[in-house]
Amino acid sequence: MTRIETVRLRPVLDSRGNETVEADVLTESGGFGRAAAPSGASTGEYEAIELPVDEAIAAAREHAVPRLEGRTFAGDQREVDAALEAADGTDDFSEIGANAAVAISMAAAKAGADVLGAPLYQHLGGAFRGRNFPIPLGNVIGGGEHAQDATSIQEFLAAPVGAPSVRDAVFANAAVHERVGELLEERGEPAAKGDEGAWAPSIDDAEAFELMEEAVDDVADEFGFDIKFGLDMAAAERFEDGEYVFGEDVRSTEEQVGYVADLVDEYDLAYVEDPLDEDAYEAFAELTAQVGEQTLVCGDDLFVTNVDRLEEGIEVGAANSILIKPNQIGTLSDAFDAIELAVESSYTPVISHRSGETEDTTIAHLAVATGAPFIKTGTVGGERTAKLNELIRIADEARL
Ligand SMILES: C=C(OP(=O)(O)O)C(=O)O
Ligand SMILES: [Mg+2]
Repeated sequence: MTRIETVRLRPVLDSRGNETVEADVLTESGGFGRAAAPSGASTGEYEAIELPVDEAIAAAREHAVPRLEGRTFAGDQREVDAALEAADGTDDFSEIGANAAVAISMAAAKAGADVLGAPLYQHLGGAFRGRNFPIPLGNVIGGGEHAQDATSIQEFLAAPVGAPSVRDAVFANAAVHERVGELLEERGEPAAKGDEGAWAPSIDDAEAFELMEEAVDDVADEFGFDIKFGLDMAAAERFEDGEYVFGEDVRSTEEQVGYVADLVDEYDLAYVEDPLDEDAYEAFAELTAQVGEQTLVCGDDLFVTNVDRLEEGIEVGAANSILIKPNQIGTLSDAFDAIELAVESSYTPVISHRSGETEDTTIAHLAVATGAPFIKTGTVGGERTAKLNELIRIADEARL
């Protein structure tokens, strides 16, 4: 019996040291689920609204909890998420906060899985899931909104596309991270780490490309499989008065399309996220027409896990991939809908963490549950390895 008996909400710490919402969901039969909301720094303009934590908790207690306790079944995710939407009454969760909504949505899913005695990925994805694992894209050099005085491009991501197992991929990414650290030391470039655990050296983007190329080649030789790399350019953060401003380089839209297409060719990039502004559907489409056969052109701030925005993109051929962040849209059901529409439309879904994270592992299960080919969840740092190690455990347990 998965009828929800109690929903508890509390502020807890996230990896940046900020408050975030944690939810506990208990069912009448003793099922239990706990989840915490992540939080972005380079947030898209069209994301669902994250409220200050105390406001989100107060509003969710007043409006959402009474619709859930004693009335909703944790095993029926659509019903839980519909109750959250009805309690909120807006189209962007500005009443109860997407942070409260997503924490409750994920905690309910875990409580449902607990009652069934099934792993979360199986509750969400069904008995036939657990055979395909996502390739982790690992942030190893970063700057942008995630670190001061570092690269202009937000993320340089290792992409171990030839890895024979998720465990090999996870360890390869960690090795690339380590190798970049060694190369920085050899060059006398002291480097702290950014919000996601990537190295955040005070170097320009061109030098970061050199380091990535050398590091992935070295680690590919050592591990014996193909490792490429990719980028999150988070270009909406760099779009000022119609121009793209990356450090000293200022480019028109046309120049930015050409620059990114050249990067894809020169470095054989596996992945390019948000290469253009969050409203630039047509420029995205132009770039995808040029390089869409060679690489994944992924919309994060462009689509914000939102089916309506994805539909607009599909119509014009804006991309061939979508980043999926459940807190951008507020519920697991809406995230699932975006993934399903993406897959139907031959867009590759990439399940993603946020720069502010907790030890929550829901996204690892979401990736396995939906058979997503990629997950972006960092390389090192406890809140990142929580997801990576969970993937390794799922791969192990799925075969017992
Ligand atoms: C993970 C990202 O960063 P944030 O959570 O700050 O949006 C991203 O932009 O893809
Ligand atoms: Mg992004």
